[in-house]
Amino acid sequence: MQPTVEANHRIARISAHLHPSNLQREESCVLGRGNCRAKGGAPGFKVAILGAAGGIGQPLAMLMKINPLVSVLHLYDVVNSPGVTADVSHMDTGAVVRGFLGQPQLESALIGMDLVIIPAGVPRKPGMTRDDLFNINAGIVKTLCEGIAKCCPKAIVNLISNPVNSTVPIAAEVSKKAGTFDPKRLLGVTMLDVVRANTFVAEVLGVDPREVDVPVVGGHAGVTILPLLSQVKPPCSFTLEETTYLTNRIQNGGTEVVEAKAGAGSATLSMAYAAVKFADACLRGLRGDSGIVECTFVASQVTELPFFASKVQLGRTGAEEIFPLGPLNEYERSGLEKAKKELAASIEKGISFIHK
Ligand SMILES: NC(=O)c1ccc[n+]([C@@H]2O[C@H](COP(=O)([O-])OP(=O)(O)OC[C@H]3O[C@@H](n4cnc5c(N)ncnc54)[C@H](O)[C@@H]3O)[C@@H](O)[C@H]2O)c1
Ligand SMILES: O=C(O)C[C@H](O)C(=O)O
Repeated sequence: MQPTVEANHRIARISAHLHPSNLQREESCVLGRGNCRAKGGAPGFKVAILGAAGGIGQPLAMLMKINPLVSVLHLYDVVNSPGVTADVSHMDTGAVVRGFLGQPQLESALIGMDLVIIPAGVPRKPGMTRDDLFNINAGIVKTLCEGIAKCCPKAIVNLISNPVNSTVPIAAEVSKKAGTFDPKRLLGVTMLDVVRANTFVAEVLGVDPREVDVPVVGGHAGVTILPLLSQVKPPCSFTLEETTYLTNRIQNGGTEVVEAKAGAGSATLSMAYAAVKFADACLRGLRGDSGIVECTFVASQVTELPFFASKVQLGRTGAEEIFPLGPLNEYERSGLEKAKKELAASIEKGISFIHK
């Protein structure tokens, strides 16, 4: 059967829309699938991933596309976001996917977002500390957070880029400068430490990791990662040998992956899993679910430091309640002192970066 004139026009419009040069301009296309479905589609939250074409960004984009709480997913990067967007957008799940490429499209990527997840920046290679990433990643995080302050100052921010102990203070100073800082909405992602702690503790106990809950407090680098093994749920006890083994393994989990990848980057898949677990908790909080408690690195008064990772209650406005550390044993008290010393320096480094 011959196509009608109208059908030919329709095909021509769809072909024009699918042309790679048009992927970044979806809103302006005649057939803006994203726009159409977003307006008429299921209710949900608008989420942007900044650094979406990276090792974490790609699996994170895929997993967020599956999340039923997400109605719109914006994928921003300085390279390769058209390909990732085209790929992820073919998944037959509800979220509408739009891609954004390069600094000129940052603002479009951010306008209207409820949650912004930031895995942008360089990863470690063997022999490096997370602090060795500061010189490159500090500037990246600064620029992205300036965009957030301008375009979606009320969004919850999940900051993954390392060194988290410094990038979160950088993000806070950027929004303070812009007059938009809300400490409840800026959350450094330390969920991977909790995910690792649950896994390693479950291995030692010989149980299913899904049954284990290990609070991990402090920060996200070396000795600042402080698992509270005396507070593991379900309640259990460890020998000093087990405590030392578990603490070291949890604190060095990132390095274990960096060395195994031998120059090809750091944790990406387990990180994307952890990021989605945390983002999903944030979205459930935004929806108004009660009783959502997770560990995250936030502005805090739990210790004398201005930022600290601990358990928080997530709600409609972000981290609505920050819980105290609870009773610590002697091993943990000594670990806390070491953690605070290193954290203080990393936090100060982040703050000074903005005021230098
Ligand atoms: N918080 C954590 O637990 C945790 C865990 C793993 C990795 N990380 C950190 O996450 C970051 C990313 O890791 P990765 O393995 O995905 O790295 P990657 O190099 O594979 O990907 C990073 C992406 O960021 C993009 N990017 C660079 N500059 C950008 C900018 N100005 N705007 C937007 N995007 C930009 C790159 O183009 C790239 O696609 C690293 O800093 C790493 O250390 C944190
Ligand atoms: O170790 C790294 O550099 C990446 C990340 O912080 C991790 O904990 O895996």
